[in-house]
Amino acid sequence: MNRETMKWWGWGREDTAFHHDDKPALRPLLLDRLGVDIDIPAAGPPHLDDLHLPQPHRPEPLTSALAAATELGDVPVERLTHGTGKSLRELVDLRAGRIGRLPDLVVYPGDEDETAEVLRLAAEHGAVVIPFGGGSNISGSLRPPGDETRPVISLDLARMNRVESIDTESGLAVIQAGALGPELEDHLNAAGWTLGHFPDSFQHSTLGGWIATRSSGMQSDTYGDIAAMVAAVRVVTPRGLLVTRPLPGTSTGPSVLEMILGSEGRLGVITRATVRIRPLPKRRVVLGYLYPSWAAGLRAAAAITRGEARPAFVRLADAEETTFSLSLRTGGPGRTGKLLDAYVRTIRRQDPRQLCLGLVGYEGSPSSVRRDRKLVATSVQAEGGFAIGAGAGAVYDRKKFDTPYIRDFLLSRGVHADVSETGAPWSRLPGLYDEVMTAFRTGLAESGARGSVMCHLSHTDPIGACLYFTFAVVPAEDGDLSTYDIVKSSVQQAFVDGGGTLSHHHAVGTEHARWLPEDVSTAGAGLISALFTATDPVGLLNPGKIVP
Ligand SMILES: Cc1cc2nc3c(=O)[nH]c(=O)nc-3n(C[C@H](O)[C@H](O)[C@H](O)COP(=O)(O)OP(=O)(O)OC[C@H]3O[C@@H](n4cnc5c(N)ncnc54)[C@H](O)[C@@H]3O)c2cc1C
Repeated sequence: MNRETMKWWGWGREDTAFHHDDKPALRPLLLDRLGVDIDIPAAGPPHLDDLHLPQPHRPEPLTSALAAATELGDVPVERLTHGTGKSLRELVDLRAGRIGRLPDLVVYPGDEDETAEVLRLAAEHGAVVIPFGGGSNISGSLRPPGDETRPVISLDLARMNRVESIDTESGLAVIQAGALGPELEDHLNAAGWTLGHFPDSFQHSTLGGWIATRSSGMQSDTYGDIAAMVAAVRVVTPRGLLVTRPLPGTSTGPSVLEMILGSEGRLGVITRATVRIRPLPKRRVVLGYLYPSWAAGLRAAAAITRGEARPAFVRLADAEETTFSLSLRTGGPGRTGKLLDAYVRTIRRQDPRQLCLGLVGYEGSPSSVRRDRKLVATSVQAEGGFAIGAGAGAVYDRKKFDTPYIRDFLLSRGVHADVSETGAPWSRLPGLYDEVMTAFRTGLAESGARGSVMCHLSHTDPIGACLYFTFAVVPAEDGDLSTYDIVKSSVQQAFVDGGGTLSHHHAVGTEHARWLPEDVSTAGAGLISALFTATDPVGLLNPGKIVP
């Protein structure tokens, strides 16, 4: 199979990396926040030859039966790229040479029949199957259990990546589950349509992965998250082919489609989905706004979301994240930045260090965009905010898929950076924000390490929104995850204690599984567990995820 996979030791393409030479404000900021000097030459990327991959467990009858049934991977690094996602823990472990259990075989079925045959053979030979999309999850969703003694098969859907049909009358498209974001959007765009699902991982994640993790894209405010976009699925399960149909509504018991959403490969292999699509918007613009404080920005975001405007997205960074974003400007603040600084200090009499950057994306006809801009301006001004034009928004739109490369840049300089996100009703968001910040600082103090945290609000909904925390800690030594563990646990615990969800869109996997009963109640977690056990009593499919 010749689809390019991501680099095994980090995010994205081998030939792409984050550089700081042209961003003069970044070095002083990181020196101040983390005590790390990014001008000191970093460690180079790790070498594959330094790793000791565990011997694969490939019983001959199974291997030859799979080879006869479908395409079998034959390059050793495939086991590594298919056995790990992109969580910080996995990347740190890999760099430290802690490989753990890997898949023994990688298969690339070309259609539903081959997929069913792989599942049948796995069941017959007592093996395990883990569906693989793009490998971009950050929740440990692809890791075989460390003590798994059965052969483990990674089932990669890369050959099932086509848009099969577009129903323009209904606004529906049938798309194979292995399609990566750009593969499906390019096809839909050429026909004048869009799915409108743009997670930050868009370039390296698949439709099947989005469904299996209940993903949410940056424009979920108007397009909805993947759960709202998927109208029907086809899933190869150990008990046969599961098919749901695209219907405007149905009243036929608990939703089978909902059971598949977020199932992380435990119920079957999603082979294709029928998704709701929309005509490409005629106009798109992202505008920036500055607010005097986080509280003012939060009130404005709630008012915008609950008002009559229908922006594609509403985003708000706290003061720390605003400063960080501004430090990524190439060439520094420039003349416009200095004028803005002077305007804020002298005319508006506000402290530039407290300013919070808001971004609002507008999409639609020129007249609907004009109308929405006016409505949003009223909400912004009511909270003492003001517009700063399209510059910041254009940079965000252009660079949004590059941001993930910063984590590898920091990791090579000894910094563990990660994200944790939650969602809660509007009334809970201000308190929850404070509680998470306190939890982070308490965790950091307990570990005695240096670190920093920042937050933005995104994925708005009339009843609430997502708070997305990005944090960085400096471990005592390379490869040591103890500081990260303390801080990450403190943040996750604060989410559930504070009325938020343990994960707004990054799924459960193994990373978040221990908080599931606190999120959905013990009875709720028991229901999920019973579903998995009843449909797959031997743990054929991705065992140990969501509920241990
Ligand atoms: C830098 C970065 C940015 C990210 N940004 C976002 C974001 O903005 N929004 C967001 O929602 N997520 C984001 N994520 C998380 C990740 O991209 C999502 O969880 C994504 O949905 C995973 O898709 P994938 O195709 O890579 O799935 P994989 O990582 O390959 O698999 C994830 C899980 O889904 C299962 N699975 C995959 N395909 C199938 C299938 N066809 N049938 C059954 N099960 C399947 C796997 O077994 C596994 O349990 C980000 C991750 C990173 C590293």
